[in-house]
Amino acid sequence: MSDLMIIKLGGNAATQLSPAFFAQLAAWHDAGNKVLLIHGGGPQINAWSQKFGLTPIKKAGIRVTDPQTLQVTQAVLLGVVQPQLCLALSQHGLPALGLNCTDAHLLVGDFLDQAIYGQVGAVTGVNGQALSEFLTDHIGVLAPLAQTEDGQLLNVNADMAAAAVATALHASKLVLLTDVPGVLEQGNVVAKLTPQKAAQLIATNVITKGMQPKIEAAAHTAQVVHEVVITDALNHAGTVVVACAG
Ligand SMILES: Nc1ncnc2c1ncn2[C@@H]1O[C@H](COP(=O)(O)OP(=O)(O)O)[C@@H](O)[C@H]1O
Ligand SMILES: CC(=O)N[C@@H](CCC(=O)OP(=O)(O)O)C(=O)O
Repeated sequence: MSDLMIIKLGGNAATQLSPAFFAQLAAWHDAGNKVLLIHGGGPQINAWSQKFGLTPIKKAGIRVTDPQTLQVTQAVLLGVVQPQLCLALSQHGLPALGLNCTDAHLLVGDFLDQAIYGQVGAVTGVNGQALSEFLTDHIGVLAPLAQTEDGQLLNVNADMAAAAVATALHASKLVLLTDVPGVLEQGNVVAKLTPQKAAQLIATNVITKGMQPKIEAAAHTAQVVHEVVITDALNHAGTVVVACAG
């Protein structure tokens, strides 16, 4: 889908969207592009887990998801974060459509490493035809969950979900919208991140926590998607992630 724009909204970013954000979505949509938002919700899942007496555990930026945590994750993503986003789009006159993996088997997945992470998956299949139809008239708002071939629900890191969809559907653009202006090195935004630079920044612990799966997902996607950007606003340059040094 050469006209597909995918914006991944981190849980923090999703709560602080500017008028310029909605104006840009409207401009893309009005120009005939397909626009898909894939939302996170990590901070919200943390907060609700704690309300239920569960201690959030993450390994390399990925949530360890036992059956109780999966229930909270599902409830928060589909019952809190997604409707808030859809309402915000509606308030700005945009035709939002909330989506999850069980709609037309949009996202199929497999366990990442059940012994380490529990009910966590990686996306192995995307129903591009159904998604394309959904996005003809709507701006999709998709949760980072997948279902296994035999119908088990999996929690998916939202950066990895967005990267998988962008790669599978050959999106023209993937923006990872987060709470920092890009990949930071000594307080400065790294304008262009090559795989070599990323490896160096990970090895020296400059890139840590949630930025680590984000970079890995972005670098993988950059092999297929022309424009992969990490930023805090659609009108900020941020960090452009490229597949090779050239
Ligand atoms: N080198 C880095 N540059 C910028 N942010 C970094 C870096 N290393 C770690 N981080 C952390 O990564 C966070 C963004 O990742 P994450 O919390 O997963 O965001 P999101 O919820 O948007 O996916 C930043 O807020 C910051 O704390
Ligand atoms: C497996 C896994 O880590 N899933 C993530 C899904 C949400 C997410 O990625 O949200 P952010 O983009 O706000 O971090 C989680 O449970 O937090």
